[in-house]
Amino acid sequence: MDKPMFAHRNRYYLTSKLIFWFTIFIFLILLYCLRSCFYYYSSSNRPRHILQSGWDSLVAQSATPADPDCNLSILVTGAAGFVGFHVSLALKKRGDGVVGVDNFNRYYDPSLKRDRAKILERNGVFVVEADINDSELLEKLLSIGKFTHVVHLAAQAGVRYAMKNPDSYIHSNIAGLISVLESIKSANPQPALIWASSSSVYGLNSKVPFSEKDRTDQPASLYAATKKAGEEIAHAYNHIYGISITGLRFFTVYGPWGRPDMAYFSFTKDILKRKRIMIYEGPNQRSVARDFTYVDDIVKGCLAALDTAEKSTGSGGKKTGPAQLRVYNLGNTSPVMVKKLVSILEKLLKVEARKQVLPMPRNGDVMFTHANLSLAETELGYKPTTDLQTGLKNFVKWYLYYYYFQSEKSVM
Ligand SMILES: O=C(O)[C@H]1O[C@H](OP(=O)(O)OP(=O)(O)OC[C@H]2O[C@@H](n3ccc(=O)[nH]c3=O)[C@H](O)[C@@H]2O)[C@H](O)[C@@H](O)[C@@H]1O
Repeated sequence: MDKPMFAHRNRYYLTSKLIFWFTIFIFLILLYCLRSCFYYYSSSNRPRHILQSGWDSLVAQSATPADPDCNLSILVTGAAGFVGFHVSLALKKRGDGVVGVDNFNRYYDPSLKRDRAKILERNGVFVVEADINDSELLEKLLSIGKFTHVVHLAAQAGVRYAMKNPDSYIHSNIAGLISVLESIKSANPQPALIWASSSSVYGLNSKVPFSEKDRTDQPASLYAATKKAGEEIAHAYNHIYGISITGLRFFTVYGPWGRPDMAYFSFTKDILKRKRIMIYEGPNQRSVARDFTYVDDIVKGCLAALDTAEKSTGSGGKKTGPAQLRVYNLGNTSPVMVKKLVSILEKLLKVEARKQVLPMPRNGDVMFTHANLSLAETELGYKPTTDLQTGLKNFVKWYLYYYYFQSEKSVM
């Protein structure tokens, strides 16, 4: 008689224990969900388009050109980035409607990107905080804005960082570009695309100066390979869907509001802090050189590419005729040795650098770059006018003001 009683009590005990742990389990799941929701809705990282109600009317307003008969309406990806910021401001200043997109990632100090975005917003450019891989959002933006052009400058930049974080290059430069092209493909009317390729596509090419006709099948870094892949992807979308596409191969762009990961910027920071800087050199003490190009010249090239871009020929995802496909070098056609760059900075900063010369690491770097600008000059009227000395002077002036002298960051 005792045995079944005991078994019954034992089963009751086990069931209550099970119910207890099940309740705890459900409670923990609920707690996790609540915490995630709280984080999502309270975090400053929350996408801007969710943060602001009525953001779609802000997009429409920002996309509206001053004079619809002669101005353009442009979506700029990477608008809070270095080149994106300068291009967006220049477009807005001439009366074009401009909307920016940027994910404000942490590749370098996001507060610099926030400060650029503040200036854009003060100048009437609405910046949507979103990743270019959010194709749903891109499609929505294109349908609200009715953009004539997309200037696609969002990318994972930097040649050497690709060894640390290869996935970020695939995410932004391959998947992100496809997401942008897919959204353009579906838009009606299809905007024309102008996008940033890179001088790095020339890789190990040794024929100088680098011409658009030269081989680009020897990339020296994953970064270069993703930019080269981008050019091939652009070809396919132009061929199949009739999207008008212009790729711009930028040559080591520098200037005020620049990228802290680049040598001229990090050298300035370290020279001022009396920290040692590394200067790379090639085999047999060969100097490394770059065709450093000032950002204002690059902006002029971007605007000229926009103004000469023909309309896309696709509609409803189908091509109705051949569309324009172009690639241009945007450089300075005046390479300067990195040693010389350092000596200019020393003079401008009035501080002698603590230099250490090291063999160039095998991390994707190339010995030199040098742009042939004949094509850009003939077809875009592109003519760079800023030498490295003048450009660095402007950069140093901005750097000292931004990091040392201003109380409220409102420089421009
Ligand atoms: O134009 C391009 O194609 C590329 O230009 C730059 O890449 P890079 O030319 O390597 O520019 P920096 O990283 O500023 O390096 C400039 C030079 O300084 C040298 N360097 C860099 C860092 C350092 O500590 N020491 C040093 O000597 C590099 O070897 C290179 O020759 C950009 O970072 C890329 O995003 C861009 O696509």
